[in-house]
Amino acid sequence: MSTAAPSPRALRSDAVAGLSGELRVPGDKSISHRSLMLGALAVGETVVRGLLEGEDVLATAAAMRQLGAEVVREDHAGEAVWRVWGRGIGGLTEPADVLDMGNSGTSARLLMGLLATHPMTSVMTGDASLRRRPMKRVTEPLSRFGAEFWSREGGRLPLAVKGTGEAVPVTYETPVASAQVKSAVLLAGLNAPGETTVIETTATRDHTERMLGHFGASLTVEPHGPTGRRVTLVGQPELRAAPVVVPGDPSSAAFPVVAALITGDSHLILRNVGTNPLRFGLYETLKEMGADIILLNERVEGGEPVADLEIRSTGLTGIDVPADRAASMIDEFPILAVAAACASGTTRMNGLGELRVKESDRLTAMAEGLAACGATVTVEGDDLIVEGTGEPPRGGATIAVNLDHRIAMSFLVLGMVTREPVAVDDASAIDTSFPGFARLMNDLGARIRPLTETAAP
Ligand SMILES: O=C(O)C1=C[C@@H](OP(=O)(O)O)[C@@H](O)[C@H](O)C1
Ligand SMILES: C=C(OP(=O)(O)O)C(=O)O
Repeated sequence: MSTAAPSPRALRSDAVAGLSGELRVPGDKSISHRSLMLGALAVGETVVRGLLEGEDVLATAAAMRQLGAEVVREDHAGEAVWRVWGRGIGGLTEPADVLDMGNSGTSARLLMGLLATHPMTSVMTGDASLRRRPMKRVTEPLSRFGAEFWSREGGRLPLAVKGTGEAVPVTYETPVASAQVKSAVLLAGLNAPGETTVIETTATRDHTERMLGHFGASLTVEPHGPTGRRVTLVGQPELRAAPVVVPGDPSSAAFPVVAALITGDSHLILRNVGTNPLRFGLYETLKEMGADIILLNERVEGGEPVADLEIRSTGLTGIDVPADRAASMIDEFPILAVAAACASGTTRMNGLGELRVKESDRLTAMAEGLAACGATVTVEGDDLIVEGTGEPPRGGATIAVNLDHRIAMSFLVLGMVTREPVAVDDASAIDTSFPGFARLMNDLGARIRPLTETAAP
């Protein structure tokens, strides 16, 4: 492993015997973004509990303030409570400065939906990762409402949007399975008269639909083909402020869950994790691989299903993950690839094209990073194939994170079982979705520490 002048943001993870304890992961990122956006459009005061205070969500909070909403954080005996006083549909005001969405694709794309049907001009940018990501997938349908966009080549940020005050409603069939595209169109449709319809051939996470209903919008969701949905929203509703309780993020829970499954003698209980079926593909997949995962206290809170998860370490067996499951676990493939590298037999993950346009090219990052750690991995088209030997790979590499939180966390989990430690060159991106990750994992028994600290604890 190279230790030449490591950055203070570089972390290493060393092998541990097992993880144990009880934990809560931070709030769901998707639901947190939406609570702030819908709160800013509702009339009255929306109180949000359990909001994810990660950088991505804080970027959304800052943007909603720039657009005229009042967004306040209060500390209630150690519990953060967020209050949003909304402007009403169509009531957002022109931002005086550039909207900086940082590393967050969800903030950028959903907000573009809101901006598209407000008669004002806004400019949006983001960090080096977000400025590489494709935005035409949203600007194209949003132009159909009457909005105008000026962007860099290929529809990249920075981008200017001139919203329309005379929107026409739109019927749009999404060409990629993307909840961000669906949500951008629905949010634009909020300030268009008549009905806006989004058709998706594969159902994606439905937090926008659930929360729109919770805030009093009228919408219908019907099946479309074998795996799709047709969502129709009646425009210009009066959104009423509504309390939101954000469940723990299943995408964040995935890291301690896989860590417990692959390390020797582990037993974890994760409290209050969202179990929305359109987010739960990883857990279904791990169970098919033989994982010992038990759902306890299944309940519905704030319109979303939640449960406590009990996890015990288990030997995993490779399987084929069908392409039509990809949308329900799209952010979980990096950590599934780590699980697959520790399993017996071949895991084939099909239909991962969308991974190429996340915070980094996750298909390449996982293939190259796992290979550098000694695993046998191939990419065939959009499929990732990992050959598990039943033993963890050797480890002993420093992985370039490229501003991608999930790549950083995945390789730190891998280091918990490899013979040689695994390091990541810059772990700072983890704060976008999982602030306190290293501390929380170490409290359970992990050994994650700055690469600059060379002595074993
Ligand atoms: O709508 C959302 O909150 C999200 C949708 C997904 O993106 P795509 O819509 O690009 O698949 C996911 O990767 C992202 O982390 C959050
Ligand atoms: C893809 C992700 O987020 P976003 O698109 O919001 O940047 C993610 O969190 O893995």
